[in-house]
Amino acid sequence: MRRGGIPDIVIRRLPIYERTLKQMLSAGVTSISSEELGERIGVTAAQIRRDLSYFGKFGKQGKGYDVARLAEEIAHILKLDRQWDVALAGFGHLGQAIAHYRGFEPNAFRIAAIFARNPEHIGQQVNGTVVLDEAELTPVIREMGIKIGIVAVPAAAAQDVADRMIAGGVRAILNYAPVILKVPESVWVREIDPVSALQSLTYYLDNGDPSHDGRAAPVGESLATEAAGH
Ligand SMILES: NC(=O)c1ccc[n+]([C@@H]2O[C@H](COP(=O)([O-])OP(=O)(O)OC[C@H]3O[C@@H](n4cnc5c(N)ncnc54)[C@H](O)[C@@H]3O)[C@@H](O)[C@H]2O)c1
Repeated sequence: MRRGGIPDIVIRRLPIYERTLKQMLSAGVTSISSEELGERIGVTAAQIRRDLSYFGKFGKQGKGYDVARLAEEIAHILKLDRQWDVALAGFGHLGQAIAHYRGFEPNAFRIAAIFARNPEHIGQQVNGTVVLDEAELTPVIREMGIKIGIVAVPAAAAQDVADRMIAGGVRAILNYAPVILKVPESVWVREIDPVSALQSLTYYLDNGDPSHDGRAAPVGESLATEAAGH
């Protein structure tokens, strides 16, 4: 996927750069080379320079980056220098956890509208946001000018909810339901799919016999030893 000629994989790395830079800033680091930044993130310095070169010039050759400025520039590129209202559909186990999560607000996102189907949930409040009937999803999203939606409903309801979000003006969807959403080209979707992530991890594991894989046992053992030692 490309946006304005920039590969989507580059866009996906930018938040990691931004978060790392912010962490460094709060640790008092003011300047950093692409080598050091790459080492922290686990990518090469050349990769970082190539990624950033899509967006113009940052820092002088051989002088490293000004951490605060680079963090700010990346936040600007990602349009994080404003607050984004987000609509959440689904207020079950996952939806409630998302609604209560305090990590969104400091990072430019506010759960501004919550939609539920269960009558027991409708009318509840989370951090000042009232849970609304999902029947109102499209008009409320349109009225509030919300552009980002989070889908936390059962798989069977996900496409319909996404369609109604898009009808209200949503252009970006974070989808937790284990289903591939069909959306117009103008809409961006990111899937959060822990089950398939776990399923792709099991590929790297042995069949349960720790002596079979030289890596699995020592890591587990060293963690246990460390925990016991504290
Ligand atoms: N719970 C998890 O840890 C987890 C993790 C990853 C993915 N998921 C996925 O997230 C989704 C939600 O999971 P959950 O565990 O919260 O399920 P849940 O059954 O606890 O909650 C789903 C909620 O969605 C509501 N709902 C149904 N149709 C709706 C609609 N059209 N509009 C608004 N609300 C509607 C239901 O009333 C229910 O309250 C599922 O697709 C699940 O596969 C869950």
